Amino acid sequence: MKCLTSKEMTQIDLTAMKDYNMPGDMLMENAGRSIVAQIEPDIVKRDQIVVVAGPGNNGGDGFVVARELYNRGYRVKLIQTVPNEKITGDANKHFTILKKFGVPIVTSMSEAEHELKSATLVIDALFGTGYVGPMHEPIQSYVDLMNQILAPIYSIDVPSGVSEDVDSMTVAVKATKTLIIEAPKVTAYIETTAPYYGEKTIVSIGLPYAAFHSISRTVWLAPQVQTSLMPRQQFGHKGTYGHVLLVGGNVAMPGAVQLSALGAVKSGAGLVSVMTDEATWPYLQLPYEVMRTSVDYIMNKDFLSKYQVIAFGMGLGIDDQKERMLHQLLEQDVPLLIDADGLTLLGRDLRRLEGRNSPTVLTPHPKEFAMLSGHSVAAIKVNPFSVTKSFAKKHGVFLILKGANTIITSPRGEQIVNTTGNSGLSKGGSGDLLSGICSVRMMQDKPLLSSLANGVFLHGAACDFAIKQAYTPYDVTPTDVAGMLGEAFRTFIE
Ligand SMILES: NC(=O)C1=CN([C@@H]2O[C@H](COP(=O)(O)OP(=O)(O)OC[C@H]3O[C@@H](n4cnc5c(N)ncnc54)[C@H](OP(=O)(O)O)[C@@H]3O)[C@@H](O)[C@H]2O)[C@@H](O)CC1
Ligand SMILES: [K+]
Repeated sequence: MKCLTSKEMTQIDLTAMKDYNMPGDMLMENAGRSIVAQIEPDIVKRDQIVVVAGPGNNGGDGFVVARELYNRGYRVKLIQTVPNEKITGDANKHFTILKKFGVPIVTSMSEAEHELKSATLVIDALFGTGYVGPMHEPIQSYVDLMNQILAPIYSIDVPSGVSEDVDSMTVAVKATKTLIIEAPKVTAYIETTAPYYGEKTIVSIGLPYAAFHSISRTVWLAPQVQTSLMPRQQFGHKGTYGHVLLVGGNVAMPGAVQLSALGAVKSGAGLVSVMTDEATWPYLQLPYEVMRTSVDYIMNKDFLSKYQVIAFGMGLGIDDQKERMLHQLLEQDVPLLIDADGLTLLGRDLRRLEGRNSPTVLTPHPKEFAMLSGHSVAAIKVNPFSVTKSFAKKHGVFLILKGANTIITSPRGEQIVNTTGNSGLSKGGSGDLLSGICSVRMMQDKPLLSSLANGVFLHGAACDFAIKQAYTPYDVTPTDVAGMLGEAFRTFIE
């Protein structure tokens, strides 16, 4: 499933109309009918349904919904928020039909307030992808009224008032559920706008799939993992699945590399090795399956060439010697994942990324990405897709920006957004576990972008299983999440 900006969605609507001869009023009819099909299981005939319609095509979808529900015998009222002359084009065609059907229309604010207060379901069809902030009166008052009532609100396509240009956002509808047309918009995954959506449901209106091909932003779901996860092979051996080296840990933070090792062991690695300094070994309790390697080998290029992936930085600590280790690894022709303290060391001189022959994967959380990119954390949170894309392209890296909806970006700017996981992952150690999981998937799944997305998906899915089966977001630990990786993998083999 693709994920789009409003501009891209508008372009696809235009392509459908121009290149595929799909009339706009037909698409609107399809949208309205698909939405009614989603709403109908949630309503009964005595419900009082109020549709709040704006001036554009989103309002047009609302006209179809109001007419269709009315025609099926439901009690429906339409709140018209703009004068007749503002309703034009396809929306006006459906407005005319709606009036012929005799759907009751409310135009005054006082009546609208009364209707909204007695509604049992409100359909928000004020604005969709064509909204540009800020919001003005009287529309703002309608939104304020909607946000005060207790009845559920179902928004059509986008909660009205939500915009990619977060700085221009004033008020927006807080939806109970959003019935997203055809494909989710980026605002559904951005921290500042996602909470307005409530529950998300996709409704198809028959737009041609081929029109979405040029969109290089994908929502990663189980079918994508299913097709890209390397199958276990009957005649495979440990060499088939790769040998990963995890470089990290120090006396103060030995647990980080332990969790990475646990993640790697539980994610299908052929062999897992850990490299740390002498002083740290006594504090490590590694899984039995993990091999130990001395930091002295970091200078030995031939020795390092036996690893298919090296992950660097989890609980490593920061000093000049560690920085030299990073520089040595950056010169090694091996896929390299850099996390945590490794990112801080890399941030001292990003030019070190230049000229690498093998892929480099960076796994920052927003604060680490702020340090690397020079953007503020706030700017990253409102614009995560564009800031990560330009950074990944500029530095030729794969980037995993960790968050509630982790975004994975390739050096070419292709992007994947993850939807698994829950607040139980917002804990120290979750990132270390993820590094271990991703390093292993990097050795097995193709292409590399998909392998990283699979790692992120499985990490989140394991925590979702943990919450469903035994734990809560309060008590679940990264170790518990590792224990649930089997449940996540099982989804793809049964
Ligand atoms: N064929 C299609 O394209 C299909 C589209 N579909 C549906 O259409 C939606 C997109 O429709 P859209 O492009 O008409 O935009 P929409 O969100 O209704 O708003 C635009 C209107 O709002 C106005 N307006 C904007 N900002 C404002 C503000 N701050 N304050 C006040 N007014 C403001 C703006 O006025 P203008 O700026 O033009 O004067 C214009 O009148 C999409 O989300 C989906 O639901 C489906 O039916 C499938 C087929
Ligand atoms: K809407």
